[in-house]
Amino acid sequence: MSLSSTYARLTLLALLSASTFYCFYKSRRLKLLKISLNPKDNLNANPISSSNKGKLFFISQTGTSKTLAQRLHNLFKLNDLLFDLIDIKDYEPEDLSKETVVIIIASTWEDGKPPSNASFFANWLADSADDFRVGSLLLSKCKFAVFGVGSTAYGGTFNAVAKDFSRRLRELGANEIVEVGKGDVDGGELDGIFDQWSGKVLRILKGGSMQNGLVFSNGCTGGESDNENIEDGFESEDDENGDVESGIVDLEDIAGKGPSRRSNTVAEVNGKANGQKEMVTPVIRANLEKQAWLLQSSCFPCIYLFI
Ligand SMILES: Cc1cc2nc3c(=O)[nH]c(=O)nc-3n(C[C@H](O)[C@H](O)[C@H](O)COP(=O)(O)O)c2cc1C
Repeated sequence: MSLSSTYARLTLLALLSASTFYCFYKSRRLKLLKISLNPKDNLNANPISSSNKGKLFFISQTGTSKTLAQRLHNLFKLNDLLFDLIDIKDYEPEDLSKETVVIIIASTWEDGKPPSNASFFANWLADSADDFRVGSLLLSKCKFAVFGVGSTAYGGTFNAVAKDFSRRLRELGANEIVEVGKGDVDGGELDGIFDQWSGKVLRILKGGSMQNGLVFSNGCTGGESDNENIEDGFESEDDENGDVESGIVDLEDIAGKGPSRRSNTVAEVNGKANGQKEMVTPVIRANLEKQAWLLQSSCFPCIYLFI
């Protein structure tokens, strides 16, 4: 081997070492970097979503689901569980990734579809779950339960919306704490089935666990035992004022978020404005860049092998 080729190889090796070092340094910095949320965004933020309370959503056209949701909300209050009761049409679905507990009471209408005022939310869930760039960890911090209000008279589409929401939320990484409740307005027993389902949800939120479909309770009002603290990540009456949101977000946490109703992109992604889908939203871009970088770093050892 000639001297010049040895020098060339050494120079190449030095260059690669330097760039590898630089890349590792950059990657470490990226990991440590916390970005402050833009104060302007905070001003525009939906006040409902800014709290760390659980969210109790209803999707209703003629009021049945809304009434049940109000009943559940009262039951939660009696048990010191703080929930925001929200009509789904007033909620920005991109905030879902911040939620820790989500309960949904949803009715099904014609052709197994939700009422029209919930179609934005339903489309957002479906689009996000089907989008491989969004990822199945988007809602991994979220526990949820869904109760459907429908009618067996509609056969195959009985409670289709509730079942679909449950599937979509699971696809996005959320943890279902109680199996979908299936209320039947025509077959009777709606109240009984709802109360049974509510009881299960309540016991789980109060710290009970679930095994083989059975809930093991740690106690709740109206039940056998005392009030215990509920699960991690969820706010109770006692610590409502204790925790102030830090206002910082880890880059890794926001990677993969879906479309938003706030920005112009949102309407495009959901086909609301002009029916055209945005291929890469800023957050998806961040996610893709991160993945590309990881791929690149993992390939460096291969380059050395070729030298
Ligand atoms: C026109 C019409 C279509 C419906 N389609 C379905 C359906 O496909 N599947 C189902 O489970 N229930 C269906 N239902 C039953 C509704 O879900 C039921 O009336 C429910 O109480 C409505 O809840 P809401 O008052 O909260 O909107 C339908 C009801 C109507 C009036």
